[in-house]
Amino acid sequence: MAEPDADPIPVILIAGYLGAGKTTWLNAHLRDGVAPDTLVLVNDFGTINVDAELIDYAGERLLKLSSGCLCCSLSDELGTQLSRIGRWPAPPAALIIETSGVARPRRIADLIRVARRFRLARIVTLVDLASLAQRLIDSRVGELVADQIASADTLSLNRGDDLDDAERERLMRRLHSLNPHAQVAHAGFRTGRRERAAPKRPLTLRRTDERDPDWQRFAIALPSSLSRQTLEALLTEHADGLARAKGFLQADGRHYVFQWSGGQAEWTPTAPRPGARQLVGIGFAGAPLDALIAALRALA
Ligand SMILES: Nc1nc2c(ncn2[C@@H]2O[C@H](COP(=O)(O)OP(=O)(O)OP(=O)(O)O)[C@@H](O)[C@H]2O)c(=O)[nH]1
Repeated sequence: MAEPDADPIPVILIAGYLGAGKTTWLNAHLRDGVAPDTLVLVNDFGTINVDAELIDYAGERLLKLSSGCLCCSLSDELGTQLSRIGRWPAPPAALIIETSGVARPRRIADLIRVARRFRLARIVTLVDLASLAQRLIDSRVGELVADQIASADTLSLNRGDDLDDAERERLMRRLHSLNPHAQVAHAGFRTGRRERAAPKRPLTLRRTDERDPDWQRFAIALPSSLSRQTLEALLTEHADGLARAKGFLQADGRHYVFQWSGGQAEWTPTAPRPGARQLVGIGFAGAPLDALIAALRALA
């Protein structure tokens, strides 16, 4: 039985908007090495937990939360899971939680702070620099993205390689204004800098006015006769209503991990997997997303 006064279990929370690179960061972090007995908890938005399938960390030490993406339903399930985990005869040495891309990390952090046996070690927020400017002015998600950034202890920036110096400078200033206290880590940045030390974060943070968009999810089985070009053309045509899509798909006679984020498609060849041919997605409830769902169903 776990000691009631044993050291609290440190928790790292991985946050960031849909497709910002959370799973990619988590895999790199796991490859760098974590304490043995680290437990990884993954919350994904779809009916198939694609992220959990793609995490390179086998066995019982990977837990999938099934409640979907909305932060409040995650909180319910997470609270239950945390108290269960805390009572395990051999609790994990550390816990890493990958939140879904629409989660508000502060809500989850609050839950960890009140959970017995756990201690919030840090919040790492992933930021896709290539789409950041666009996201922040998007009235549907700008405030959520800003809140995810403002909540971070560490901001891990990626996809900045194609930005010019002036644009990068402008984004760095914007990030600093949203969160002057976070450490900044650059992934694939051409300066080669890794981390910049930051002053200690304040005890209280300004709470923003939280208005989440009306998210809608879908899961659609696509035919094995699918062509990559057809799917990409369809998603591009309806990109306005779609925030993220992914799945294990068969197309042009091969099996792929398919990712759609920031308006870009990525096809990575893979072995056949369970749940193959299902495209899961999330977007903004309304006519553009309805039109996309109808067009995807028409492919089946
Ligand atoms: N060029 C580039 N692409 C990246 C980087 N990190 C992630 N990606 C790509 O971005 C897409 C989404 O990456 P994920 O790591 O799955 O993002 P995520 O935040 O876990 O996505 P959700 O959990 O679905 O919100 C994938 O196609 C990745 O290959 C990066 O540093 N550079």
